Amino acid sequence: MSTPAKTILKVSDLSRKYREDTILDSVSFSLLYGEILCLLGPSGSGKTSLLRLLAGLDNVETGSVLFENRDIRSTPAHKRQFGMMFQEYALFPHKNVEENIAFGLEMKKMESAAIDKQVTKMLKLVGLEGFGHRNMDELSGGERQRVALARSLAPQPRLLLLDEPLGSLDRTLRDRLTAEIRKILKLLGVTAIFVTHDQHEAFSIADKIGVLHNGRLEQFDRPETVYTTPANIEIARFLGFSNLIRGTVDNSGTFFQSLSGKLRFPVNRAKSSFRPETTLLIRPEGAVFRGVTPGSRIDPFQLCGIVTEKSYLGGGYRVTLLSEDNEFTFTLPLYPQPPEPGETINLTLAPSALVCIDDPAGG
Ligand SMILES: Nc1ncnc2c1ncn2[C@@H]1O[C@H](COP(=O)(O)OP(=O)(O)OP(=O)(O)O)[C@@H](O)[C@H]1O
Repeated sequence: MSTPAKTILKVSDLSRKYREDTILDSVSFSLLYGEILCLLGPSGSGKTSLLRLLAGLDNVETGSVLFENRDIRSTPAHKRQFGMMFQEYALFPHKNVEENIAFGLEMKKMESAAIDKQVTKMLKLVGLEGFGHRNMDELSGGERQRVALARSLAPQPRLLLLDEPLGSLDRTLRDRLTAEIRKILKLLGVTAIFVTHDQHEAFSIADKIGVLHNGRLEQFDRPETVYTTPANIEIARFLGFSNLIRGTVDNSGTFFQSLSGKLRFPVNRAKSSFRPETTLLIRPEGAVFRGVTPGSRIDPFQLCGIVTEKSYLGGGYRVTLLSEDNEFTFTLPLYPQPPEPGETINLTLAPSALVCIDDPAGG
């Protein structure tokens, strides 16, 4: 029988104000040993502020932070033994690669033989063997980020905090380094908190995602759960979903669009919901193109409409459909041949692509 995973970090009711503005509002979550948490949210949502409180770079005014069951609120940053990969802690331009990686080890007053051994290990880990004597201006952007990662991992931190570490890199390099960082952190078993406003990056690196909005932690879940069932409409919009329609669900589990009532679909709504009002999210990848002959609506999951736009995405097409005065966007695969603008088409929606988002405020 496997032993249950243990909690390494427990944050409870953490709040922070700057003058009258509430920057963090009663944030609570727990993290297990070895987990990678991604804090995701729009600009100004409080991601960096939360990371700074955890790092000890800012004082906790309200709430508690337990690390390995110990209250660390009064432990100074340098005594927490957390690694940091922040933009503001840039690499030292006058030191070479080895010297940069060795920095934290020298601060710990390690013996030079042990430092050399650890630096060699880190260079190998981040794929920079043979780069030890290079200067910073002899490295590409991606190589510099690898040095920064090696520098923050070298002292074997108890928790690694990363704030937009790949922010300055282009998309392709970001994707590659995100995968590499995850592999390295998992190999070492390091617990990490990674801040980003890039959902693509968050989904590919995280074990857990915390979505911040206006200082509140609005959802804390596995990436698949956040993507398939966003907790509210703001999160759905932040994740880029636009097929959102207001309506009500009747006792038999049928969704009716508000006002017109023209669109209706069977939905699988959470048993706990007691209000009939909801917002239906139709996930963009959940449609199958059935052809251009408009037929009678026998299939309850059928959606008929006119294609108004089509754009090529590389691995598929983005198609905009006008249906009963609603504009929907779907991603369709390359095959079968997708429809053309102007055509009236039928799509069949996967039942799991229809998600009811119950907004307590009523949307
Ligand atoms: N020292 C400070 N004094 C006053 N306001 C601050 C201070 N630091 C942050 N804020 C405010 O707190 C809010 C949250 O900032 P924070 O940097 O945590 O957001 P973020 O989610 O990390 O944003 P971004 O993605 O743009 O980095 C912002 O409105 C910001 O202006």
